[in-house]
Amino acid sequence: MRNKGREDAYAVSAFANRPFLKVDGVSKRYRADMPPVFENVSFAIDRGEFVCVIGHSGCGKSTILNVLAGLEEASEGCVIMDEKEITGPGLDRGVVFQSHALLPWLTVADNIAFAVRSRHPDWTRVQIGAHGARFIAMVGLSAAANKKPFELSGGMKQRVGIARAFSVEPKMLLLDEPFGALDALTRGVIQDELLRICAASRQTVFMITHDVDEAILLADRILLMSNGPHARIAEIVVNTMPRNRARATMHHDPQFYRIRNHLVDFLVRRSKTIQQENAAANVGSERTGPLIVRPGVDEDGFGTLDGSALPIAAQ
Ligand SMILES: Nc1ncnc2c1ncn2[C@@H]1O[C@H](COP(=O)(O)OP(=O)(O)OP(=O)(O)O)[C@@H](O)[C@H]1O
Repeated sequence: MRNKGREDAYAVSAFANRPFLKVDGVSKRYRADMPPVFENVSFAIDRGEFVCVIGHSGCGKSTILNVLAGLEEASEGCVIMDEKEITGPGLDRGVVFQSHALLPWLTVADNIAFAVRSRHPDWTRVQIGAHGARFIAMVGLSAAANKKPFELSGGMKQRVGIARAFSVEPKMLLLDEPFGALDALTRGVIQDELLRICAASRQTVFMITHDVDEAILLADRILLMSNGPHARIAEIVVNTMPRNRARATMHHDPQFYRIRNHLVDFLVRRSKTIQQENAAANVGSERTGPLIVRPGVDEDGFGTLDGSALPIAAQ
């Protein structure tokens, strides 16, 4: 049956400006005798956008992030950022992992300075120190600038990791469950900080999280991955709450529960059935794009087909 909404989505995307980041038909197979972890993953991110990805353990979220970071090579497909193909790691992307990965023998200030120096090798010590101090202040750690990582709490270490990633002023920030190991209170405080910093700097962010509330607070769009193997981006959920949402108040808005229910329903039920349907029909290998869903806004609740699933040449 013809689907006017889907055809329109393709037509509009064909004339839209190129997105900042374009992931086109990416698949990953770690071993030739094993099925791909995920396949035909296609999505786009605009400059200044905050995108979260959610999916069950093992569906390939970290692998996708590592492909964007240039730490892992895709088996098929390509990733274009700011008109250039990603072929390896670079200082134009800042990565924060779940474990802070700070250099234990250096102070907070020197950990940041190390990163800044790699970005600006021609800068003087004074320039590097002043630049780093700005980002240490941004995460509220000026008083701890001369401490070493072992003297910091888990939350403080993650804040240093975030300050370090921001200090190289990357074009894109890649966050792999950066708050996963933190207690709820600390996590909330750092989420608020991240929200404030990203809004002020119009930072483009791709973040992995297992926490649906965190995704609703932070993300403009949420990518939902079906289970692996043969995982794919099944839906792109548009955050239909306004961008000025706040952790303390967003649960008073009925729209919050419409989005939340949609995400939880995907994780509990649909992520598995989509994977089973894919395996049975082998549709994962076709160029079927994710649905774009606006919970509480779409009348039919089914969304439209995402135009970014089209091959780049067709756009
Ligand atoms: N280097 C590797 N070699 C072989 N298999 C790998 C490698 N790295 C990851 N895998 C496999 O790829 C699949 C996806 O792993 P990945 O870490 O990307 O998933 P994830 O969705 O991020 O999981 P989690 O939410 O638990 O962190 C898993 O089955 C994992 O065992």
